[in-house]
Amino acid sequence: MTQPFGRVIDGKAVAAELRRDVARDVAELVASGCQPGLAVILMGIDPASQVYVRNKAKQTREVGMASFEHRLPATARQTELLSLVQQLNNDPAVHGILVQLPLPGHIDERIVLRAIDPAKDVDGFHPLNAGLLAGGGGGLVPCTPLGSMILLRSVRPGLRGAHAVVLGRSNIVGKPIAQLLLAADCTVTVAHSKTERLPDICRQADFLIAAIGRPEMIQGDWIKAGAIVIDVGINRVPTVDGKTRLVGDVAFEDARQRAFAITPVPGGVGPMTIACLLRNTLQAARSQSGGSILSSAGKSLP
Ligand SMILES: Nc1nc2c(c(=O)[nH]1)N[C@@H](CN(C=O)c1ccc(C(=O)N[C@@H](CCC(=O)O)C(=O)O)cc1)CN2
Repeated sequence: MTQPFGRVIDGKAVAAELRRDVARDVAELVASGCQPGLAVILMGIDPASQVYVRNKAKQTREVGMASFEHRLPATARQTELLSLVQQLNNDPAVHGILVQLPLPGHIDERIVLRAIDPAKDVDGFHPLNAGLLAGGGGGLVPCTPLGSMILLRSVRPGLRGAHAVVLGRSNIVGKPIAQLLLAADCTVTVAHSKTERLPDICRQADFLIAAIGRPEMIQGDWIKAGAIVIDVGINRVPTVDGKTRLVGDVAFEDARQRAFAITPVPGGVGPMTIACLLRNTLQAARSQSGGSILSSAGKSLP
């Protein structure tokens, strides 16, 4: 029997389904007297961040949650940002807090992320949540890694024993994805820009997770035949007509010839990020209102 190749994983469709599940569970929570609320802080006027924050607010309202948007000028002091975070930590209508990244250069990102109440840290970036994830789960999980795992499982529900190669070691994507794959009983290799013989290591991957932030760096012949490729990269590159287009970290068309399944950019992992943010906000609201954090839309680990 010949193996079918080149299935394109539809992140938009999976994200839409997750948002429907979240909306259903939000309606139940609202009926029991608690409306989940998500506060997003945007500092500065980065055009991409403005689009992401607008989309977050829109999708938050669409699933029936309360959306609170806070904007600070790029020149605001760190103390101003920290006192806003503190105010939101103490606000009972706010169950989730997100500070949009990147932050302006004069702000110490680590101090700001550590100031968020871990129970409201729907980005999952606080060291307490990172520690819980490293220990096997129980906290809030970063959205892009969570979304990547949901897409992987949409193609291959059982991951046990497979060799996963994660390309990238950032605290917000590479490391948490590696932890999630370990928790799913994969054998995990974390590679990065300094790794030697990178193509050879990628060729060993049953699952290749690309999160290195370099446009189309991963060539088709780096892909093992039949692998599943999850491309987390979102890179804007110039086109010949002076415009720009989005590409991933993987040379999509060539990789598709060899992969069993692959996520596109755009339309792959990206849409899952906001859907998972809503899922995390639901989970945070449930645990703050004293209920169980487990449900069909809010399982502990993907
Ligand atoms: N506090 C955070 N900041 C940032 C995060 C994050 O998870 N938390 N992630 C990114 C930006 N981001 C959400 O904030 C995000 C990125 C991409 C998408 C998305 O849907 N992308 C589309 C393409 C969109 C486009 O045309 O530009 C896709 O890939 O199909 C959603 C959210 C950095 N900051």
